[in-house]
Amino acid sequence: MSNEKPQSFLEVIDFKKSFGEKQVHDGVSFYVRKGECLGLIGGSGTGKSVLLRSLVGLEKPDSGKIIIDGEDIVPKNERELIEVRKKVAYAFQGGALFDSMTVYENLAYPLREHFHFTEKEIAEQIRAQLEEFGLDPSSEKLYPGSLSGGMQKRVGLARSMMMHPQVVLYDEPTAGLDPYNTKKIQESILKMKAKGVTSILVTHDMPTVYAVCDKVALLLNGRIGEQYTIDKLKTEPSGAMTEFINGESA
Ligand SMILES: Nc1ncnc2c1ncn2[C@@H]1O[C@H](COP(=O)(O)OP(=O)(O)OP(=O)(O)O)[C@@H](O)[C@H]1O
Repeated sequence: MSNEKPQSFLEVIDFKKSFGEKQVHDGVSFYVRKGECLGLIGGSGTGKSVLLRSLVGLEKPDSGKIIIDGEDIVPKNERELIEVRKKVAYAFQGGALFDSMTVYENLAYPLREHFHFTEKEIAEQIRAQLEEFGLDPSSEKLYPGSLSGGMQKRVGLARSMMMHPQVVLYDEPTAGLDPYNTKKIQESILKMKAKGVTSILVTHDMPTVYAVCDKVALLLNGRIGEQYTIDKLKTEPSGAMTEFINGESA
């Protein structure tokens, strides 16, 4: 453990969070090394989304630390969190695109918010990004409402990556997608990993966990109940995680 921790890029330490009487997290601890993808699984209501939201400062834990690139983000104020959100992208479930903007305007939005690029530079980055995510250049003129669900999610992911984040939090990126679009999302996640992006994937889609993650952690009773490397999970399935995956426990 002492040899591993210094390499961790993102670490959650003894994270506790309650809503009223309900204690959702009761000392969650885990770490992810640079370039690794951690699959975070668990039953409905175990607090996966709250945890992801906390990693970009949208929620604050009652206690505990969230160390990202050597800094605890928990004490940071809203202004300081803007810097954190440049580094850590939250890829929302539905893509969270602006319906009244074209794909081009959606992708340009984060660049215009944070940088002073010329229109030509913005256009070049958008073309490159569409290509990277396997989207046709002509799709830049379309509005989200005219895109399929799969394309919306891919455009949403493409937008999350416009700022070249070092960490990406994927919240059920393949939910409701057909096998073709699921594969496209998996390919995008793998491409980001190959660039050294550190990621957490919250999902109920185990084939995608097996395809893109290095390790997988199970949220259970307010803590990380079990954690395995993907290889270990594949070769020696046992315990609560395997019961959960096989639908034998909630
Ligand atoms: N703002 C809030 N106020 C009160 N309770 C909340 C709030 N946000 C989350 N919760 C509660 O915290 C618990 C965890 O919610 P969360 O959405 O993180 O679960 P989840 O593991 O992501 O579930 P699912 O797999 O169904 O998406 C739930 O019981 C939820 O009702």
